[in-house]
Amino acid sequence: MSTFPPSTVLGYPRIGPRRELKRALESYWSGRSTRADLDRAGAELRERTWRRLAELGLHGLPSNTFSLYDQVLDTAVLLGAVPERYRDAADPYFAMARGTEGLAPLRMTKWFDTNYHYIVPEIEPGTVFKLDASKVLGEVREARALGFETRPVIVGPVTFLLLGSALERLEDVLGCYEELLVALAAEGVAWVQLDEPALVGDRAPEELAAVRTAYERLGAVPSRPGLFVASYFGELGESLPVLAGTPVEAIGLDLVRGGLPAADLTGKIVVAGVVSGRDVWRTSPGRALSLLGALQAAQVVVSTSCSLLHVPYTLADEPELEAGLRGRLAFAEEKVAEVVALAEAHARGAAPGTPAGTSADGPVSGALLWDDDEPSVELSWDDEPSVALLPEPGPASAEAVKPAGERSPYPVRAAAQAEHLRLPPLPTTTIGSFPQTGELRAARAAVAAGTLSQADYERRVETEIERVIRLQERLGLDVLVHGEPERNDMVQYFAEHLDGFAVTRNGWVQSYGSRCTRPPILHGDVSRPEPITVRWARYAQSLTSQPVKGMLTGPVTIVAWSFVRDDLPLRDVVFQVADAIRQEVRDLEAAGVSIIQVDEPALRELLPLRRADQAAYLEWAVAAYRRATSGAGDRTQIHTHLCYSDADQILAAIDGLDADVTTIESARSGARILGAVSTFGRGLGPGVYDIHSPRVPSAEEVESLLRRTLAALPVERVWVNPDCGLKTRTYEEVEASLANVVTATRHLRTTLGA
Ligand code: MET
Ligand SMILES: [Zn+2]
Repeated sequence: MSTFPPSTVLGYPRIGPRRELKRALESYWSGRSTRADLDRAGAELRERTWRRLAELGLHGLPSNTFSLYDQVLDTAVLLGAVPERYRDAADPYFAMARGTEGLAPLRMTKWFDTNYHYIVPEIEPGTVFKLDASKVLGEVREARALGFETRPVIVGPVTFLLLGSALERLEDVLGCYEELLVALAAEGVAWVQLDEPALVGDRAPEELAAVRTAYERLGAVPSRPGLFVASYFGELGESLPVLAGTPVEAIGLDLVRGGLPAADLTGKIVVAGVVSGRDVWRTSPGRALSLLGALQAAQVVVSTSCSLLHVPYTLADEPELEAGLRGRLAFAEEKVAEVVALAEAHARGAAPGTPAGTSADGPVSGALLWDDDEPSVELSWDDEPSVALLPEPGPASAEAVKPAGERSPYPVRAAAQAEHLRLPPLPTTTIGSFPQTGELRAARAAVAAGTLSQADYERRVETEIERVIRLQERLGLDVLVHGEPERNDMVQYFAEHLDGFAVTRNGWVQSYGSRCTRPPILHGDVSRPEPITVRWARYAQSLTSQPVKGMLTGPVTIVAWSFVRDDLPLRDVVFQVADAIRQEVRDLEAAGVSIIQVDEPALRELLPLRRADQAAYLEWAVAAYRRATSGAGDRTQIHTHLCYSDADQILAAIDGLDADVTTIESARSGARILGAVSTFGRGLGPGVYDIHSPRVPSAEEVESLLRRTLAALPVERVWVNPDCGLKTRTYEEVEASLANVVTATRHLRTTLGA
C-alpha cells in the first residue's frame, strides 16, 4: 500500500467563490442555459479548486467533493438507488432533488449537526442497487488530465444506509462498493475516502456489526485502492475499536471535537483533523502540533476535522473586516495553508510551542499565517476588550438560565387570545417571508454602494410590505405577515442590528442545492442597541385590520447559523442573544402587535450527536427560548416555527417551548410528523405546501393533507400554513399555491359545518 500524502482536506466548498454554481444551476433550471453549459461551469469550478489547493501546497487532493446538488444524492445515483418514478423525468437527478410538475422531490433534511441539507435516500425493499461510477471516475480522469492525482470521496456504506434507514440492505450495497473499488484500482487510483460521519453517534451492537462486516468485506477486495475511512463531527467512541479491527489502512479522526484515540492505531495511518472545518477561527499551532506529536500511528497525516464545505472560501474577499477580528480568522483557503504549514512543522519534528513559521532552514510556507506578533500558543482572547467585558451581572448567571415563567398556563392564555383575535377555525397563515424580488436585492446593494439613500430604500421596503399585505388580503388569509422584505436573511439581518456580530461580504456557505447563507461572525458580547423590527411591524399593521404577525428569529437559531466565539460556553452566548430577543418581543407587544412568531428552525441542529449530551442541551435551549418569549402578556399569541430537521427527535423540547402555536414543515416530509405531534396540547400548523419545490400543489392535494391532519389532531388546534417561508419562490408560484391553500381550507370549513 502506498503512503498517504502528508497533508489533505476532507472536502472543499463547491458553490464557487462568487456563487458561480448557484448562477449556473438557476439558469439551467429556468431553461436559460443547457445541461452542457451547467457541466462546463462545474468543470471550471473543479479545476479552480484543484489548482488552488495545489498552489497552496496541499499534497492530497480530494475529488468527487464537487456536487451539482448534494453528495448524498450523488451516492444514491452512484449505487443506482433512483426510485422508479423519477426514471422517466427529463432530468432524473434534479427531479429527485427539486421535484417536477407532477412529481414531488425526495425528502431533505440536515446533515448531522450542520445547516447543510442533504437529500434523504429512498430505499425500498425492492430497490435494486447497481453501480454507476461515471461521476466518480469522470472526476478522477478530469483531474488527471489537468495533472492532478486525486482521492475520490464517497459517502460510506454504513452512513448511507443509516441515512436511508435501510441498514438491512448492507449486503446488497456492499456489492456495489466492491465493484467500485475494483474500478478505481483499474483506473490507478491510490486512495479512496469513505465518509462515515454516522459513526460518531451512538451505535447499537447490530450497527457496529455492520461496520465490521462492511470494512472487512471491502478490505478483502484483492485489487483495490487504499481505504481511508473518514469520521467527523465528533469522536468515534465505540466505533473506533471496531473500525481499527478491520483491514482499512487509514482512519480519519476529528481532533477538534474529539480527543486522542483510545484504541491502538499503531498499525494504521491516522488522518488527523486538527484544523476545524466547522468554524472560522485560526488554529492554535501549539495545540495542533502537540496533538499531532502525541498520536501513535504508522503515519500521521495533517487534515481538517471535516470537509471545508461548511466555511466560506477566503478572507481575501473580505477587505472590510475589522483588522483585529480578521487577525483571528481563517476561511477555507487560510485553513488549507494552516494544514500545509502544520504538516511541514510536524515533519520537522517541531515540538509543541515551537514558533511556527520559523525553522533552521528559513521560513516555511505557513509563515504568512502566523506572523511575528502572533503567539504560537493557543490564542487567548482574554486580552481582547471586545469579548472580555461581560455586562454585569454576567448573562451566564444562574438567574439568567431560569425560565422567566411569567405567562399564565396555556388554557388561560388561549382564552385571552381567542377573545382578542377572533380567528375562524383552521386559521390560515404563512411562515413569514414572501418572495424576495430582484429589485429589492438590487436596492440593498445600491444602498451599500452609496447610490441609493437609506430613505429611498426604506420607501421601497414599505411599498413591498404594502403589496404583500394587499396580496394576502386578496387571497383571504387570516393572519398576515409583512413579508420580511427588509431582510437579506433571517439571521444576518438580526446580526447586523445587534452588537457583538460582524457580517461578511462574500462569506457564502452552501445550505442546500443552490442556496447559500452568509453566517455572521459572533465575536463579542451581544446586545441590542435599539429596536430592530418594530417599525416594519407597526407599518404593516397600520395597513390592515387583519392581525399581522411580528417576526423574529430565535436565540438558538441565531447562534446556530453564525460562527460563534468559542471562549464562552455556547449556552451563555445563546442566553445573551435571548435577552436581546426578549427586549424585541416586549417592544413589539408595546407597539400593538398581537401575534409574535419566534422562529427556531435550528433547534434540532445543535442537538449533540451523542445521547448522553442531549438532555443538558435541550434543557438550556428550551430555557433560552422561554426567556426570549415569556415577557409577552397572555393576550399576545406566541408562534414558533421549525422545519427540515427531523423534529421527531426533539418533540418533548418543541412542546417545552410552550409556544401557543407551532408551525412545522410536514408536506415535504410526507406528513410523517403528524402522529408524533398529535400529543402537543396547543396550536399546531403542519405545513400543507412544500415550498422547496417549484410545484404548485392543487387544492385537492392540500385538502387531502388537511384531512390527514384532522384525523390526527382536534380541529380547534389546527392551523393551515406552508412548510416554511416563501422567499425562495416566485410570486407566481406563491399566489397560485396560497390560493389553493385558502380554497381547500374554506371547502373543508364548510364540510365541517364550521
Ligand atoms: C428556515 S425558517 C424560515 C422562517 C422565516 N420566518 C421565513 O419565513 O423565511
Ligand atoms: Zn422554515
